[in-house]
Amino acid sequence: MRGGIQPSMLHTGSRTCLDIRQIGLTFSSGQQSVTALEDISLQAAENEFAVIVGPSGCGKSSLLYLTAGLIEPTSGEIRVNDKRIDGPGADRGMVFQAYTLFPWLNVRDNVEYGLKRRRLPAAQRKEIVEYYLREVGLERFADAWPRQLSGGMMQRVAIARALANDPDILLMDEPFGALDSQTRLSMQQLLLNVWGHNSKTVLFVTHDIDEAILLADRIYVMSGRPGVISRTIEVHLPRPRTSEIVMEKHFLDIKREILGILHHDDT
Ligand SMILES: Nc1ncnc2c1ncn2[C@@H]1O[C@H](COP(=O)(O)OP(=O)(O)OP(=O)(O)O)[C@@H](O)[C@H]1O
Repeated sequence: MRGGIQPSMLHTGSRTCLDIRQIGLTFSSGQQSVTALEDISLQAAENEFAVIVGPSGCGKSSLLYLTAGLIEPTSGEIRVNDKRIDGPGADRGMVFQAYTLFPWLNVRDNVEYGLKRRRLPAAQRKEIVEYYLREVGLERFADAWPRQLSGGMMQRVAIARALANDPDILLMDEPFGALDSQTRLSMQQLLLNVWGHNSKTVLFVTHDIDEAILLADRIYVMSGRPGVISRTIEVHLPRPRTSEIVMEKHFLDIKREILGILHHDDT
C-alpha cells in the first residue's frame, strides 16, 4: 500500500499474515541426512517486523527459503494470509545478502521487472517505479547500471524492486551482511523509513543482535542444531527509532537477554 501511513501512526494489525506451523526440515543425500530445523512455529501479524536472530548454521536461511517456497519442509506447513505455501509466489518478496540485480538491466528496469511480468499498464508501472526509487533515494540513478552502484545502492534497488511488486510479506536474508558498518547503519535507517511509509509484514534474518533489536517488533532467537526457537522477545521501544536507541535501558536489557541465550547454547 503506497503512500499514507507515517511512522508515528504505525500499528501492527491483529490479523496473522505469516503462520509457520511445526516445521521440520531434514536434508537427505544418499545415506546421510542433516536435520536443519525441528518443530519450528512462529507467527507474524500483518505489518509486523519480525526478526530471526541466531548463530551460524542454526537454520535461519533455511526457514526463510521455506517461507519463500524455494525448498519444501519435511513436516509442518507455512501459510501466508491463510494460503498454504507450495512454491514461490509474487505474494512473497525476497532480498538476499548477495547482490541479485539483473546486470543487463538498468536500475529502472530492475525495479520494473516484476511489474512487466504482471502486465501492468505502462503508466502505472512508471508511477510505481518512480515512487519506490524516490523511497530509496535513487531517483537520480534510474538509468545507472548495477555495475556502477555501490553495495548499499544495489541493496536499495533490491528493496525497491521487492516492494514494487506489493508482496504480502517481505523476506530479507542478511540483506546488509556484506556492507561496511557505516553503510549498514544508514541502510537500517532507510529500511525503517521505507517500512514506516509502506506498511508491510517483514521477516528479517540477521546475525547482528543490535540490528535485530533496532528493527524488530518481535525477535525469534534460534539455536541449533537442529534449529529450534529458544525464545520469543517482544521489543517495545517506541518508533521511529534511531541508532541512539542502543543506549536505552530496554535495548540493553534485550541485548543482555539474547547474549545470555546464545552464550548458554555455546557452552
Ligand atoms: N542443501 C543442504 N544440504 C544439506 N545440508 C544443508 C543444506 N542447506 C543447509 N544445510 C545445513 O542446514 C543447517 C542450517 O543451514 P542454514 O544455512 O539455514 O543456517 P543459517 O543459520 O542461515 O546459517 P548462516 O547464518 O551461516 O547463513 C546447517 O547445518 C547447514 O549445513
